[in-house]
Amino acid sequence: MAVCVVDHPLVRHKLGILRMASTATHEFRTVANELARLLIYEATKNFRTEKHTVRGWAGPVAVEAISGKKVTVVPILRAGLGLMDGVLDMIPGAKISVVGLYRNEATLEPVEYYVKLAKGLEQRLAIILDPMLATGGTLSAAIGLLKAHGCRQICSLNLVCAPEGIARIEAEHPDVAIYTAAIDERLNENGYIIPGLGDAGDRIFGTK
Ligand SMILES: O=P(O)(O)OC[C@H]1O[C@H](OP(=O)(O)OP(=O)(O)O)[C@H](O)[C@@H]1O
Ligand SMILES: O=c1cc[nH]c(=O)[nH]1
Ligand SMILES: [Mg+2]
Repeated sequence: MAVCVVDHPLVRHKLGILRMASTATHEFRTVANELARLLIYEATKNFRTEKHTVRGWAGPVAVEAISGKKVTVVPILRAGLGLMDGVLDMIPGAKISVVGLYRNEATLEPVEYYVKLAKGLEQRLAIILDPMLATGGTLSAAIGLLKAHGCRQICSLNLVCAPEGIARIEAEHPDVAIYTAAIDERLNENGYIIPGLGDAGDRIFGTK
């Protein structure tokens, strides 16, 4: 499985802002979307382009256009919505597939509560969005759901990952690439990433 830690000064700087406990909701939202733009830039690096000629201001000019890539972005409710606008800024034509999963606080198991997927998943690259990959239970469940609906190309954008979550996805879904800003130290006894960001959903939605 490919895990890509997007190592760039802008990524490290913006992640530092999210890590600060004093960062307020509106700034957290803004910076999370900025990071999503930087991660999607890397995640789309291997998209193929086709050359063609257009009429430019000084006559015909050779240009390139992305060739026939069908994409669905898959925000995992709630926190994944906090990355969606940034990704759609870069891929405005993407269809949106919404997956509602929350993690049971006692068992840490994912609980599904809403699913609405784009049509034609067999032909689409699915880009899953969730700021946090902790135990990996939620991401594994989302990938399993997409595969059960015929999706064969899947990657995941996660701002922060725990080594435990990466190991789980590696074992259960080795075909899925992960693009992240950081792999942190560990999970604590409540399944939160250390140092992490805290509860990303609460920080994005202001529900702390
Ligand atoms: O890797 P895991 O151990 O499964 O944990 C990660 C999940 O937990 C958080 O969601 P949460 O359950 O807090 O839901 P929310 O987005 O509604 O806050 C986070 O956004 C992930 O979806
Ligand atoms: O650290 C964590 C783990 C799961 N969910 C979060 O929002 N943060
Ligand atoms: Mg949450």
